Amino acid sequence: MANTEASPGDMPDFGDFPKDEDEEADLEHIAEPWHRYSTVDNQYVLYPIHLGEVLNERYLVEHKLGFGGGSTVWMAFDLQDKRDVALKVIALGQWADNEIRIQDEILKTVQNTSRLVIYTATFILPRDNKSHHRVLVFPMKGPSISTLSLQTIPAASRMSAARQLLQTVASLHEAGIMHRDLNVRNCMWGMTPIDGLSRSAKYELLGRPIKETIPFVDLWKKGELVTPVKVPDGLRTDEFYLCDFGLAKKISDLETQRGYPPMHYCSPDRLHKQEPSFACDMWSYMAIFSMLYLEFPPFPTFVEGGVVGGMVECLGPLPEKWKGLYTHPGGLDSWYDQSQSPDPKYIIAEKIAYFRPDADLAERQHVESVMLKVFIYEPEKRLTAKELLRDPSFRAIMERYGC
Ligand SMILES: Nc1ncnc2c1ncn2[C@@H]1O[C@H](COP(=O)(O)OP(=O)(O)OP(=O)(O)O)[C@@H](O)[C@H]1O
Repeated sequence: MANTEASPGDMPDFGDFPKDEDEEADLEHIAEPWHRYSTVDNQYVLYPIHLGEVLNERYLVEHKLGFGGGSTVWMAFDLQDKRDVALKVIALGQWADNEIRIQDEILKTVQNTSRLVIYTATFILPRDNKSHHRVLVFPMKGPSISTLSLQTIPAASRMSAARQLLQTVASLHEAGIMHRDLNVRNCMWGMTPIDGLSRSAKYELLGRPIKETIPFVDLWKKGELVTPVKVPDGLRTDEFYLCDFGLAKKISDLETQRGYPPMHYCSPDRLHKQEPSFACDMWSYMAIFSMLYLEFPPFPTFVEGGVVGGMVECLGPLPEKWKGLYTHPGGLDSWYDQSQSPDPKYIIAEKIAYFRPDADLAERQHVESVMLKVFIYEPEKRLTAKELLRDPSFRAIMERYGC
């Protein structure tokens, strides 16, 4: 069926306004904060977009996919190629430069890019002044780990995702590229294409967008806050992809983009001013593996000192030589006290037993074994992606889940 609603002359249906204050509050809670569109005290201003807008005379904006620290991401219908795409509209600042450069490098050097979400086109959107926003066009993918309740996804699909992601990380590392921002928001399942459907049919499947004019900002063009799509499990495919190369770097690059993954996924060495390394990705990978296997992050944030406190509680004291190097506020001297030992209640084996009582002892031991070969403070001692793929316990887990 053709996307008839994309043709001129049809009734425009581009979502709904909130029906009451609760719905409006929900929308403002889910969407990017309105002040990111303001030019006041804000270097990284976002570009206002509204549903129904055609960008670059080609992309009809139909829904919202998400947002990140440096962009908003929109679902648009490519009127030329008649397919849905994801448009990443990048904030002002230098965000886009590294992302484009490294993706071009990936296309040249990475052997298997089939599970990487790489841009297919790019264009710019001028602002009211002389500046402009860069837009990257991507193939549209499905839900990221954070946007879908993991319980609804069969364990075999989750373990298949873990294996695919490790292969993807291994192929990036083989080409000398570190991702540096591996986290659940950047990992996504595939989605059955729905670009043949009418817009209202798409809205029926993905949820109707709720929108409002961006509040409190003196806008220079029309722009809306919009709730994102909710991809139903029936549309999810088992392919698992990695996106967002904004912080990625080649080992030989002299410059390193500033920035961290969210704390749950950030390796402790990175939080102690150590050199960027492939091993940082491995720590983050294992935190994602933990989400996929346990459905929970490995280290809680509610203990004193946040997630690093959670690591110490579980794995024991950090290396003494890191004392004084913690990059965030709230560090504790006790983290480096070598006389401390892990709290037996919170060691990895206990977490696995608690979160996965359904798994038998042999499986739990395999999972503990792989986690303890990567959750090692010294980056040089962590297994590499290639080693983990060959690791007998990792292979045994994958075999159990048929992947
Ligand atoms: N190709 C895509 N298909 C579907 N959804 C996407 C796609 N690309 C991005 N998204 C959604 O948009 C969100 C933000 O994208 P992305 O992480 O690339 O932005 P960012 O500004 O670089 O974020 P961060 O602050 O994590 O670096 C993702 O978490 C995901 O939900």
